[in-house]
Amino acid sequence: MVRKIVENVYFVGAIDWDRELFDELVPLPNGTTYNSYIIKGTEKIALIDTVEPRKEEEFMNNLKKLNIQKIDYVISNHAEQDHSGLIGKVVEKFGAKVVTNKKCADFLKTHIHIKGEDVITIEDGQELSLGDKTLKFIFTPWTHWPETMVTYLKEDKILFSCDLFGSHLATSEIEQVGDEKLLEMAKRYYAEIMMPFRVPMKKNIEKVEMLDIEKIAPSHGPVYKNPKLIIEAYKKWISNEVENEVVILYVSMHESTKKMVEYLSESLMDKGVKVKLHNIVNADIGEIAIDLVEASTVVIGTPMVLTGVHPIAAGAIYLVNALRPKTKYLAIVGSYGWGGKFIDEIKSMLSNLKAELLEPVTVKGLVDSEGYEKLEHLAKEIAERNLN
Ligand SMILES: Cc1cc2nc3c(=O)[nH]c(=O)nc-3n(C[C@H](O)[C@H](O)[C@H](O)COP(=O)(O)O)c2cc1C
Repeated sequence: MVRKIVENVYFVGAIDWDRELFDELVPLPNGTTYNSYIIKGTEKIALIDTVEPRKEEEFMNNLKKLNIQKIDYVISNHAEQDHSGLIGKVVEKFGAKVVTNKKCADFLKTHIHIKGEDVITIEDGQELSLGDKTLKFIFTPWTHWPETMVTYLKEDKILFSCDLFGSHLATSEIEQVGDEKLLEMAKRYYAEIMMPFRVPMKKNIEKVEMLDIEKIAPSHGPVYKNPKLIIEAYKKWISNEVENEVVILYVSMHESTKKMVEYLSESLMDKGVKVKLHNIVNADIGEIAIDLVEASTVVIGTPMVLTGVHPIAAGAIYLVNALRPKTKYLAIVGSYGWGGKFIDEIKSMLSNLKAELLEPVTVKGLVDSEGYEKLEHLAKEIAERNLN
């Protein structure tokens, strides 16, 4: 599919309507796209990133439709293979030089065997003229990997942001998706991919905000006609502000822990606290990640299994720790049979979180009146912190 973005700037990417998983981890309820863009200057032609290698045929057909015979520069904003995978082919077929930063060049050498002689390395803020169009490169490390950068097309005020501001959303209307759907999918993408880099992200967003941007063209999902929409959303997500929201992640074999989390969530709701409850056994981890973006509190509910946490809970706890949400409070509830040490285990597994641990509630077997009292106390503690 070829789509005109503005005069002499075209989308030449590929749509993956039915891809179900990304990184063998993240579910894709709406498929995805791999966006690549052709920029035709009066003197030179540049390509911004390429596409997932399995979409080579579609990508090459797009270039054929535009009658592209020669590409002078292929800009590599990010070395991950879903964007860089066909750079070697573009060099070979169209005689392009690869333009990127030093770190990305090193990654391209190791990850896809691009030769040093085919690369032009650029510095942060450097510009490259295509004749009547000028590209400016802005380094935005850790907008996924350490080498990530964005490219700004000065005359048309388009930011090619690669994974930053991306969304996994397959659509034929590259610019016409409703704001609500786009923001929902962008939040999911932020939660899964960008949230662990929330702190370094602040500097990058400041850098991007200094540009006069009319469109943002990411490397997954639709182009933003209203850049403010996504920039303001990112600013809110990366800020230290949390919402009055409690995410409860639980697993339960015989419903003892389930009864505890259900009581806790009822009590929290009665007190005016918003609750997002996930039974993690078959949960979509993207949904959990979204809920972690702004929640003030995370509650882990697990039974004791083989002297530790239930293995399914271990997976969820590992995910929470790796995603580094801005959660302020943490609580643990669970049921046990005879003994073990799951509280200490959970605490050590969540060492990335800078959250205050509230008094854990554990009960032997099925929760009784004393257990309910403790849960009521925990609900009060959480509500007080959320509502003040
Ligand atoms: C496979 C298995 C292993 C267990 N291992 C332990 C254990 O090491 N220590 C313990 O105190 N209880 C252990 N239990 C007992 C459970 O923790 C207990 O039955 C608990 O009430 C289950 O809570 P649930 O109904 O939320 O699953 C084990 C139970 C099962 C089924």
